[in-house]
Amino acid sequence: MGAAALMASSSKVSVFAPASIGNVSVGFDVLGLAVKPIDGTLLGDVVSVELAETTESDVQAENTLKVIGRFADKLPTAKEDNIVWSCLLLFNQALAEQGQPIVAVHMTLDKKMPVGSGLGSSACSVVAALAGLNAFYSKNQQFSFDEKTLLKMTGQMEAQISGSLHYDNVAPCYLGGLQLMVPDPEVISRLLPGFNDCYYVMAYPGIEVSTKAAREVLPTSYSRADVISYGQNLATFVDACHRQDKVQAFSVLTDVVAEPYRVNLLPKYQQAHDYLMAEGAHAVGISGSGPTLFCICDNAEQAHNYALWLKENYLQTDLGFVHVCQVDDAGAIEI
Ligand SMILES: Nc1ncnc2c1ncn2[C@@H]1O[C@H](COP(=O)(O)OP(=O)(O)OP(=O)(O)O)[C@@H](O)[C@H]1O
Ligand SMILES: N[C@@H](CCO)C(=O)O
Repeated sequence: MGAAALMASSSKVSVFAPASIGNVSVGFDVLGLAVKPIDGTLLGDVVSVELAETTESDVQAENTLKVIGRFADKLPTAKEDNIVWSCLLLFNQALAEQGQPIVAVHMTLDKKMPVGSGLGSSACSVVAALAGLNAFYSKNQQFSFDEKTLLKMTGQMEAQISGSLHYDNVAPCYLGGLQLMVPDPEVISRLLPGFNDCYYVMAYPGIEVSTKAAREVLPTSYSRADVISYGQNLATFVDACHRQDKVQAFSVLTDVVAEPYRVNLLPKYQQAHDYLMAEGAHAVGISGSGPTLFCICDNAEQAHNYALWLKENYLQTDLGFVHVCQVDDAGAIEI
């Protein structure tokens, strides 16, 4: 179908992409978990894509980007500085390489996710944009990129914005569930059996920590003892996931790579960590590069009590929030 035919039958698509916990404590840059609030709140970004109509004077239609939502004012004002715009340029370049016709589109980003939160905010925008464009072309032009190609594009965009290639937010955000990054470009990410009956309390304190800054505080080399602990914790966790051994999995959820160095960037984190662990939480950690804290337990009442305590004791500005979540198995979805 050519661009003209597309215009006649074009329909709008909207894609939601969920929040995620990067690292999951034991897998720096190599583990990520998609999460969703149990009360149905959409914790993630939504990108809508529709055809840009040509005007009556038949002037060539142009691509546009509109940003709305609670955290819209936290993003750069120039559309060229928004990662969604970069996603559009990358997607169009990939279409051109395939010899596919390209049409002008109106994109809308509903920025529901706080920036620099540790919830994978840029990943949500990247995934919603690329999956949204893919769904738009699939619906209107019967052409789409396969899952692996699209995943690679999400990695490329995340690298552009954060300064390094890591899939631990984009992969779970796109594919859902608990994802392990595999150093094989033909695989990239593999779904692990997670603990889907558990509750993940997510507390965003309302302050910003940039991923770049949080990576700069990390050492460039580690002691042999830390390397051994890291390998042992990650291997034990992955093995325990496959055996669905919750006790073993959560007993090794200790971060020796990032948390000891990032803790100073996060006011009240250590105090909250120690309180929740003493109260019986399975594990407490920094979500991605912070400042969001995650806390795992397997009882809804306990999760609500922890959420209340975190609201009182971890939030620092009006922008902060706490959500009781579970695993999001779906990843990016059309809504
Ligand atoms: N659509 C977008 N979503 C998020 N950040 C964006 C977007 N477009 C541009 N940016 C800019 O990219 C940078 C993202 O920084 P950073 O990687 O620290 O945040 P993040 O991805 O929101 O964090 P996290 O992964 O910890 O949630 C910010 O400077 C932000 O202004
Ligand atoms: N793995 C990344 C996640 C960033 O959200 C980091 O911890 O720096």
